[in-house]
Amino acid sequence: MTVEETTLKGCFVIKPNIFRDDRGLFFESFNDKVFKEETGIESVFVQDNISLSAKGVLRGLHFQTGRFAQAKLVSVIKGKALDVCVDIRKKSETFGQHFSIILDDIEKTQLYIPKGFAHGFLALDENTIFSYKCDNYYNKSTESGILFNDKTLNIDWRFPEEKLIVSEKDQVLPTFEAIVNAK
Ligand SMILES: Cc1cn([C@H]2C[C@H](O)[C@@H](COP(=O)(O)OP(=O)(O)O[C@H]3O[C@H](C)C(=O)[C@H](O)[C@H]3O)O2)c(=O)[nH]c1=O
Repeated sequence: MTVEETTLKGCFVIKPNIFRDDRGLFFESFNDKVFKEETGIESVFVQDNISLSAKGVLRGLHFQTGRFAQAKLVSVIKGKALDVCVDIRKKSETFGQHFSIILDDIEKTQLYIPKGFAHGFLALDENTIFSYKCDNYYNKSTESGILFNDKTLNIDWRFPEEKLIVSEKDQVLPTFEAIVNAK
């Protein structure tokens, strides 16, 4: 496994060792001991989520607030996705900056996103299966988010906006500015 911290402190790109043979392949999708050794993070994941998305589906940008904020370890089990996380930790030197990465079922790259980030992804293949571990439970009353095409964040989703499939809920998420002013 290789672990590399991104430009956003506490956010790590993790590349598992994949053992391939004539039967197929094997890899450890999560190993708490190695994770702690490599990232220094005492993870306590309590909930695993899986979503399946058609090509062009964009989910996000989402986050839970306050004591229900979630750190996530995200990966793609089948297909390909452009994954984006935004640093919304007000005291962070990289506040308002984002990191994007392609996650797919070939490299099986994972992204660890700490609490205090908004997260979203765009499915680049049909029936992309997205899987992630969370270190806090779902809490609907603390759900919030930022518009995927927020002008301040200016995220390049590398996909024609008219072809995106975005839920009604996500189409009316607040702007980054509204989130900043509300905090
Ligand atoms: C997130 C979540 C949702 N739900 C229920 C609530 C809705 O009835 C249904 C679909 O939820 P939603 O439309 O919020 O699903 P996504 O748009 O994939 O949301 C996720 O999208 C981005 C990428 C994230 O990082 C978040 O983890 C999460 O917000 O599942 C649950 O029961 N438990 C949960 O943990």
